[in-house]
Amino acid sequence: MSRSAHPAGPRYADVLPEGHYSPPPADLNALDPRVWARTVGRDERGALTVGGLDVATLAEEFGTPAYFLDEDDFRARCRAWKEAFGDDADVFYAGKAFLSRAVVRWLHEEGLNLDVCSGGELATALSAGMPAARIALHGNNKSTEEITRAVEAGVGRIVVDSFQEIVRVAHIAERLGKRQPVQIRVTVGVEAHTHEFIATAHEDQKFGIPLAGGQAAEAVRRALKLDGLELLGVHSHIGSQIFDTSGFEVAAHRVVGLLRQVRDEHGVELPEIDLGGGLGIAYTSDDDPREPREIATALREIVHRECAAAGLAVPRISVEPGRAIVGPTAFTLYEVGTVKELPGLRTYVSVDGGMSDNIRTALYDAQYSVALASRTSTAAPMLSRVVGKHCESGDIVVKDAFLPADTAPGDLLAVPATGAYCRSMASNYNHALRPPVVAVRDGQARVIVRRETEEDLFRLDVG
Ligand SMILES: Cc1ncc(COP(=O)(O)O)c(C=O)c1O
Ligand SMILES: N[C@@H](CCCC[NH3+])C(=O)O
Repeated sequence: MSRSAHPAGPRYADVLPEGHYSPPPADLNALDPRVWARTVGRDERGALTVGGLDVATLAEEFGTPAYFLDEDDFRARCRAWKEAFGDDADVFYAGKAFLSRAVVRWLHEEGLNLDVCSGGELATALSAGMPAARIALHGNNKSTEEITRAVEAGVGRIVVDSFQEIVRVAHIAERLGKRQPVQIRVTVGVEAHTHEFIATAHEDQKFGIPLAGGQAAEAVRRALKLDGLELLGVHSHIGSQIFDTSGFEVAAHRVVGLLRQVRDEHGVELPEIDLGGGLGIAYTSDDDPREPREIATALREIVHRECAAAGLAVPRISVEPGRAIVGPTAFTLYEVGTVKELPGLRTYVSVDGGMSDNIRTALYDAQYSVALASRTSTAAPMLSRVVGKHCESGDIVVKDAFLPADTAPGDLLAVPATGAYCRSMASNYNHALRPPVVAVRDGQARVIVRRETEEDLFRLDVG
């Protein structure tokens, strides 16, 4: 976006870097429905509400910082994905985005499957009653213990990520007298349009086995020979926070190309393909994400077309959305502690959390929105940087945002779209106590992950 497209005055136009420049919204109190969870609104006094409860009441009961998750929105998004893909496809929620036992139960109730990528996520899924057959285990370096536990539990699939792992999973399965269903994760050589740390289908990175140079075909050859494995198909995940479907289309085209090669070489038609997750969400009003139905239609069309051209039966498709389901359903509520105006630059608004509850801004230069939540205001827009309380100048929650100029200590701020990769990537940096996740529905609020306490810190500190 060019600066000249938004002649919004010298005060902030000069300090924002190219690409970070947006003029102040016409109404600072407005809540863009693309960015906020579905039941979020403002009550007659101007306070932000979710699930019928206002933030002052929520802050009073649960403290700040805290993540508030709109359970109805979460469930509605699960249903939207499931309906969009229909009965001949499977939706696996990517647990890395955010996982708790309540979430596992919601997924189970809504008929979704679950992708886990560690022993901890697997244990959470199993302990909350997700049937093992509906779990997929991922990871580029799964331990022997993780694989053994997954095979023993009977997970529906293990997505193998390397030549060593093909053999490792086969040996473990054989030792346990089982035949483990697997998919092979391939890298299709797509440069996804996203931050380099979250793009995963170009060849020069740690995930998957490259299609290039025949490596993926060789992986299939080896897997088909092993008695301990039932090769279900091929998996591709091109990256995360992606808006345009063209990368998925190229991936589908190349994955079906491999299935064709396998059929020609081995006379075997592999019955499944997984096209991964990665669909983007709106963090700010500038983002324009696709609806699940649109994505499902585009992916189906390409797979059907490619299979028809190759003379292959259409395999069962699965997808693994994480962020697109949970991301928009939660906001983080903070209390303002200090407001520091730097004349000619901007105003630093410090809140009671920071990079320990949202590392994404520091890690990916992620953009977020923010709203004054405890009240509305008619004050002029003030160019602000919302920062945390950590000993780190990169401890930024919202890099460039407009808040009302009367924002003051004691006000509550809400940062939307923090449902994905915020609590799940939260840390104890500076011995911060990780915030709770509170599910809100129909006027009821329920802690699903409690706030950490100093006792939790001391429990690990055994010296
Ligand atoms: C294999 C795999 N599947 C699914 C996901 C979920 O991605 P997202 O949350 O962007 O949908 C990821 C993370 O990027 C992943 O690595
Ligand atoms: N953690 C990343 C996404 C990577 C997900 C796993 N491959 C994020 O916050 O955007």
